[in-house]
Amino acid sequence: MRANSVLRGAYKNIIVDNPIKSVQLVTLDRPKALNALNNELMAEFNDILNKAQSDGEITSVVLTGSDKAFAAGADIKEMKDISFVEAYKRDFLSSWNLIRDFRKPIIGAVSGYALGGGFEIAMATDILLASESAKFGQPEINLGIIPGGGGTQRLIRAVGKAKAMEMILTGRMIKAQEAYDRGLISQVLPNDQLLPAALKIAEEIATKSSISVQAAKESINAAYEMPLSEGLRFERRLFHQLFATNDQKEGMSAFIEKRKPSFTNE
Ligand SMILES: C/C=C/C(=O)SCCNC(=O)CCNC(=O)[C@H](O)C(C)(C)COP(=O)(O)OP(=O)(O)OC[C@H]1O[C@@H](n2cnc3c(N)ncnc32)[C@H](O)[C@@H]1OP(=O)(O)O
Repeated sequence: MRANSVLRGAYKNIIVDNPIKSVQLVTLDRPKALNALNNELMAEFNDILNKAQSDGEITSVVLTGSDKAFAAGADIKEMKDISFVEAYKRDFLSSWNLIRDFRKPIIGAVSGYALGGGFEIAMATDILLASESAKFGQPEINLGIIPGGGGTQRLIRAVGKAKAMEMILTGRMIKAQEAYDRGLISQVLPNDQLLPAALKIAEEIATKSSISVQAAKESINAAYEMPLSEGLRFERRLFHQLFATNDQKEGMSAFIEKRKPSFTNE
């Protein structure tokens, strides 16, 4: 039996589905709390990512929420009484790093609120789409804290210092169109077209060699960490290594023979 038919219905706060065989659709489903990210939900999410990582049939993940909320942030009720000692000892939020280390593409599809940790998870996806109803913000300042899931680091890279400061210091939200204009998301869509558009991208990626897809993701993400000269070297090394794959031979032969490539991911 496929791993994912086992996963269906296995989680309390997340619905897992495969609308396309090779695509893991992950829908956050804690409607009464606007998909607030509590420990249980994050543990479930990490479990799904771990399984999707090792499932050879899964080529990408699509992550979405409800029409009203992608996720309204970390669960305030759960974290309100945490002490510094507890937060420090268990390295609170360190489990949120798994999405960063996930090697297959993750496509985020946001409707409604993507706030605080919800926005941070959205920014950690690889391709981010939003519906016209989407609202993005880092309102932690209103709670007497700052973003703790990467917001101060990722938002500045996406929208620049002035806008990141404005959003984080005031807690103001921006709408989908502004997020698009600022390069934070790649498409704004009518609500009913959001998920089909995300799945279409996932389906298209599934036709490529998974090795070159992962190498491309790795190389793009390296740009966050490295100076340009090192990034260019890193890219060229990965580029060279792809000549050791069957898929490179197949891709180039197929082009010359005027046919579609048939990649084997080897
Ligand atoms: C490292 C990361 C840190 C963080 O992420 S800190 C959290 C940052 N996020 C926020 O501060 C957003 C908090 N939520 C809101 O401001 C509002 O919600 C909205 C503007 C998103 C929506 O407002 P409305 O439409 O009036 O809904 P409603 O009645 O406030 O929420 C419905 C239920 O959802 C619960 N809820 C919403 N967000 C959270 C949350 N982040 N943590 C825990 N619960 C949340 C509420 O309490 C309520 O529940 P009940 O009906 O039992 O009162």
